[in-house]
Amino acid sequence: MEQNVKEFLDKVSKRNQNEPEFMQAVHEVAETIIPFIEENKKYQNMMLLERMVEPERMIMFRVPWLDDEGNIQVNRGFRIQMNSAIGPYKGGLRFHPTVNLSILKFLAFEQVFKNSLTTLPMGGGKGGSDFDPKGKSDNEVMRFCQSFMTELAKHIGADTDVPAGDIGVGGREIGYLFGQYKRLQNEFTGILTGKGISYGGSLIRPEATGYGNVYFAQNMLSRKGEKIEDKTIVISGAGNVAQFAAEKAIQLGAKVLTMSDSGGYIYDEEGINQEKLNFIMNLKNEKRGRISEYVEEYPNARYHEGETPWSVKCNIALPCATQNELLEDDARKLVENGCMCVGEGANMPCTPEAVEVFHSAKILFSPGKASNAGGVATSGLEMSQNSLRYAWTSEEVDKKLHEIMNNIHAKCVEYGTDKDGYVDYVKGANIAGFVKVADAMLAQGVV
Ligand SMILES: NC(=O)C1=CN([C@@H]2O[C@H](COP(=O)(O)OP(=O)(O)OC[C@H]3O[C@@H](n4cnc5c(N)ncnc54)[C@H](O)[C@@H]3O)[C@@H](O)[C@H]2O)C=CC1
Ligand SMILES: O=C(O)CCC(=O)C(=O)O
Repeated sequence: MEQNVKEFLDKVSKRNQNEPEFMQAVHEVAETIIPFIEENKKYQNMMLLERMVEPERMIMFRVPWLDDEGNIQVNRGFRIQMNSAIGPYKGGLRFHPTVNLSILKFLAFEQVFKNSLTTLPMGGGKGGSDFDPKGKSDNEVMRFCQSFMTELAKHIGADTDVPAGDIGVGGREIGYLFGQYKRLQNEFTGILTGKGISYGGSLIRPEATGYGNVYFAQNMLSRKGEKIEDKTIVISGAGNVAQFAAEKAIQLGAKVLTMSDSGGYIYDEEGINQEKLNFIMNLKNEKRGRISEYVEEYPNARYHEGETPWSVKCNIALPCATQNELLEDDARKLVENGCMCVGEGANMPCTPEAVEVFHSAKILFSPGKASNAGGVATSGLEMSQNSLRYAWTSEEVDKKLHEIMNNIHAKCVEYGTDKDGYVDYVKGANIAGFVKVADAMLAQGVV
């Protein structure tokens, strides 16, 4: 590693001890951005990266709530307001027992670059709680959301900070959070995205992250003269991103072989078609069941308890569950099995060692900050529609989403093409994302 990258990382890690996920995200950015700054005088001596790794504001708060037995429960709430150089803070809320400062800071940091790549005016933020929605009744989730928003409402606003969903926060939670904000502030305004269509949501927002990931993969494949049609695809996760990545892949004629949850994965050799996917959507979104139940409905499929799907032979892999879910050995297995393209739907699902394997093998690899940016981009379009007091059709939103994903791909190629013609999408996404934020920071002085 270059000496100045090492010195920079040493300094950041001293100030952010016991934050491995945050340091992992910073490390990946520093390796590409520090050499870029060294080649570009206008970005030198302004402490840009040093300022970017320091959140503008971090809010932590107590979230007390009553469970169905009348017991008092206490969780911890967070909002990281990372960078507002190019717009109001924007990024999701995660409700999961593993949530801590390190995870939310890595997500907020990634969000700054991702939101910049969309070309829409959104800064970066992220938040959430260690609350576990699994096994909770609707009423418990509602009481938790109301308590969480009672504090969060003091820190957000349509022109200040606009949260949305992430793991464990879907349409149900956004509805409860929005209802409480409106009651507290007596104001009907676009303070959250991912809202229901009946109260200011955008068509295609639920689909956008998964669809966008597949659009990005199409772009990468088409540079190689390849198509997604007839390709075999391995997907991890069975939540929002995984479901709609699968749906778009099926619509485009690919064969989806796997989906998973934290218990294990299902492998359906015949392919998961739209009817089977509808079963999974109902299972996960309404019944809130486990992916293992798939094989009770479709007995030709197999359930692999406690395993991830990366040993299944495929042309394309779309990790859509969570961070660090695809390890070095998994990456080797994928490459050995002839996988030609890996598109991150989740945030940072591949470890740095796994990414290194993909880069060394020169296969197509896109980082989440580029290939899952369709979700936040469509949140940006929801904000635009809220400001306009207007709603675009599905076709209009999907067309804009498609254009944004094509444009992000083009930017990655512009900044990430190596001398031998291989596109390093990590480098491309980092530099393209950095330039816009850095220019705005330079214009705004030392703030
Ligand atoms: N929802 C969105 O619009 C966006 C989400 N993302 C990222 O996509 C990923 C998935 O998010 P969503 O689909 O929204 O969440 P979700 O809550 O709808 O689904 C999460 C899925 O991941 C699985 N999962 C969680 N922890 C796991 C573990 N330890 N091992 C295996 N599987 C696990 C869950 O079982 C579930 O299937 C996350 O990394 C999130 O940050 C990224 C961009 C936008
Ligand atoms: O739609 C949003 O604002 C946030 C989406 C998100 O959390 C992400 O891109 O990771």
